[in-house]
Amino acid sequence: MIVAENLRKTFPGRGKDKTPVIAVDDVGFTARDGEITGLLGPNGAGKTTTLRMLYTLMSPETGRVLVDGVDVAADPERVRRSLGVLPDARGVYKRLTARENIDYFGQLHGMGAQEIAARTAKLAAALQMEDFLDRATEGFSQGQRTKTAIARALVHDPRNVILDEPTNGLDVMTTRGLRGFLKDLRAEGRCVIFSSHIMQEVAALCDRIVVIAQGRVAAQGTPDELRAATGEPNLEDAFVKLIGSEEGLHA
Ligand SMILES: Nc1ncnc2c1ncn2[C@@H]1O[C@H](COP(=O)(O)OP(=O)(O)OP(=O)(O)O)[C@@H](O)[C@H]1O
Repeated sequence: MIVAENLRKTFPGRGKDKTPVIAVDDVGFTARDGEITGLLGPNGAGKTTTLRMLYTLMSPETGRVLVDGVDVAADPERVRRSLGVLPDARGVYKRLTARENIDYFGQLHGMGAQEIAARTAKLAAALQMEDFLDRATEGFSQGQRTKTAIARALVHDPRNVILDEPTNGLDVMTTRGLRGFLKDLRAEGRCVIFSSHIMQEVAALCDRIVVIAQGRVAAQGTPDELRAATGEPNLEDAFVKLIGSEEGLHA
């Protein structure tokens, strides 16, 4: 379970405009085990910055993050062991094959060769990676790179999974496969959080949606709760009302 409380992050102004950018402002939500939680918001809303604070890459100016009850600021090492992260920059190692990328992360987590091999086989099957598992990742398509980065993030079998725009740039079939994979993670009782700027993406998968606009939580709840709160029977209309624009409605 991941709990975010009162998170705030400001970046100094750069270039001519020295006005600081308030990227995240008092963001709070709870992502439960056995559920998929979606952070939904238009470009620049603060999703990536929020996720970076959840996965220990950035410290919040105010507020705190608890992962399975452990304060991220107090024990980041322990938190990292229980997290699997797909960052916005996928960053797979080009000279290594997909399998070697996964293997390397397994070794960093202190796993043994047999354990890594078994886990790689399971993930490669679930993500349909067998065709390209032993190819060097240089020249991989976006979908192949994303799958490699997801498998690598999950090699140590983490309880909590954070994915930054996992379906960005993927074709329809790959997206469908990935949705099935995320549902399997949920069925295994894991806590899954992902960000997206596409309403349909979030509506198709999420048990709870946190709508973020201009660094703040505009609304949060189940799809039904969001519809009820806005008085809009259609989630798409509810989303437009909540963020005040039609950005992100079209896949
Ligand atoms: N390192 C940084 N330095 C300065 N400004 C930043 C930095 N990182 C993010 N920002 C700003 O903070 C705001 C939120 O950015 P963030 O990347 O979190 O949004 P996002 O919701 O993930 O957007 P997108 O969907 O476009 O990826 C934006 O205005 C962005 O320009």
